[in-house]
Amino acid sequence: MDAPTTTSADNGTSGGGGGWFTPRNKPTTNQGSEPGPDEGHRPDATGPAGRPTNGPEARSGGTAVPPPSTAGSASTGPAEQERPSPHAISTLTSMAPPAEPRVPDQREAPTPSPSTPPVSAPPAEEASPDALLVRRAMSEVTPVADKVTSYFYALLFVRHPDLRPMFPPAMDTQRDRLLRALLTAAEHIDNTDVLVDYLRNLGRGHRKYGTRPEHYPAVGECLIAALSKYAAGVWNEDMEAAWVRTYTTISQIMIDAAAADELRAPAWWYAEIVTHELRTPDVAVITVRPDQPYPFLAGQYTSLETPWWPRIWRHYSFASAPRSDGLLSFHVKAVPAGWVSNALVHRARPGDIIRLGPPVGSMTVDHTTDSGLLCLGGGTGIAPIKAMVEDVAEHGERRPVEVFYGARTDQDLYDIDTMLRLQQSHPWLSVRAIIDQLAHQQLPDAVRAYGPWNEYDAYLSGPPGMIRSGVDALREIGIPSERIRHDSVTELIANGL
Ligand SMILES: NC(=O)C1=CN([C@@H]2O[C@H](COP(=O)(O)OP(=O)(O)OC[C@H]3O[C@@H](n4cnc5c(N)ncnc54)[C@H](O)[C@@H]3O)[C@@H](O)[C@H]2O)C=CC1
Repeated sequence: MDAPTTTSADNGTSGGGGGWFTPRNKPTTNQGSEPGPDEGHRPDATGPAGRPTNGPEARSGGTAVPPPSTAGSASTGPAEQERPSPHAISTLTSMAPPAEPRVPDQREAPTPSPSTPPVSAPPAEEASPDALLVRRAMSEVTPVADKVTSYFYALLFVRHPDLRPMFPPAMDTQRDRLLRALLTAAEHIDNTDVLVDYLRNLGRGHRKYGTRPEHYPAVGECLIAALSKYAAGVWNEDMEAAWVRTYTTISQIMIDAAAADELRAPAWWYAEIVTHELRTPDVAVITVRPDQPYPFLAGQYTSLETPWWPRIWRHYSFASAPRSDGLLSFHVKAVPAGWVSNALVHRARPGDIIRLGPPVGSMTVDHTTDSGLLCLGGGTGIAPIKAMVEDVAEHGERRPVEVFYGARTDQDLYDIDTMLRLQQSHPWLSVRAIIDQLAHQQLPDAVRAYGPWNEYDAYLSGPPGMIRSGVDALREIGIPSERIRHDSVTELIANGL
């Protein structure tokens, strides 16, 4: 893997006109080393990760900037979560401007980003000196995370008002994503492999927000200012220098990845809704036509913005494998307080134009093996499972695929007809519907009754609780962790990448 090239601050201190972090003028593109969306990602094993926290003063000039009411209290942001956010690194879900919550629920959620790679903080004895200093500051600010967050954004918008339009009008649930992403990345700075992949995705994904290399120093200054204020009890020059180096590393990876991506893909795609089918009062299957080719892999997901809620992005999995006509489909469930999901289910119509971010996620089919696939899809989490089944079919493989499709009630099995049609066409496919009300048990428990599964690769997609208990259940019945894949869900991520 490419080692990120970093440029440390000149003097290791924050503040000062040019900023303490200076990205290279010419970001490295590393074209040969970064797989494009169509080059295939191996699914990563699931693993809990650690969780970060947040929080910001004006350090540079020594002048404290009181948080303006807008950032700190502006409220009313969408509370929804659409698709589970795949991604790893815990909360790193989205660093920059906005918004992608992830968790499948449509995931009006989201990091996305994502199969969750196992990211856990290395034992203290293995941690680098910088990591130890970073974590020391983190433990200091964790109890006052909300204050740090408010202060950070207040400072950012006061010092750099030109950045405000890149964030959603109402920050609320979105507001701490950038900061959380940064802090989580910093905390896991020693987990190079996972972190680099994650940050590259993050850098690519931030292109749709209009993020430019020159924005990173602004964010870094405010981050350091916030940390130094709320970790004042332990803050010193060494700690600040460690944060500067860490943030510089993080920034440079993101900047380089974005620069490389610029050479081969647009920052976003426009897509026209071509069909909108209400399958239940709350679930719609939506098909869109991107304005230009959109390469992706079955099992991946994307971020999606509607015209009704500009700059609010939510994650949804592709519900079909790549099609020859280039159309993409999504399963969207309207969730309470879900601005985007409700707009997509109840307001969107054919002819409406939405925007799509780049494809992300590593819960994809590994075609280098012929192991069987054990797939658990809960609710709208069936979307990427269906795409993966189609993917196996298109590869002409004859590997066994066993799908368990869980839903609360019979009516909630909105895509069972499609799955049963696939089963009829493919003898290697078995589909079992598990209805909580009838089975008196939830999806993960039902899977235990079948098997043995020790020769299978497992894929899970659904609500966070299902992922968590599903991973536990599968481990208990003998599937090694490295053969269990899912796109991490926000909560999962938050609870412990
Ligand atoms: N729309 C999309 O593209 C995708 C959505 N998702 C996520 O899938 C979820 C779907 O939500 P709903 O359809 O409302 O599903 P749901 O909440 O009705 O759950 C579906 C099934 O999952 C199982 N389940 C739920 N909670 C569980 C728990 N705590 N422990 C064990 N099993 C549990 C049950 O069998 C349940 O019937 C959302 O969280 C969404 O973010 C995930 C991937 C893609």
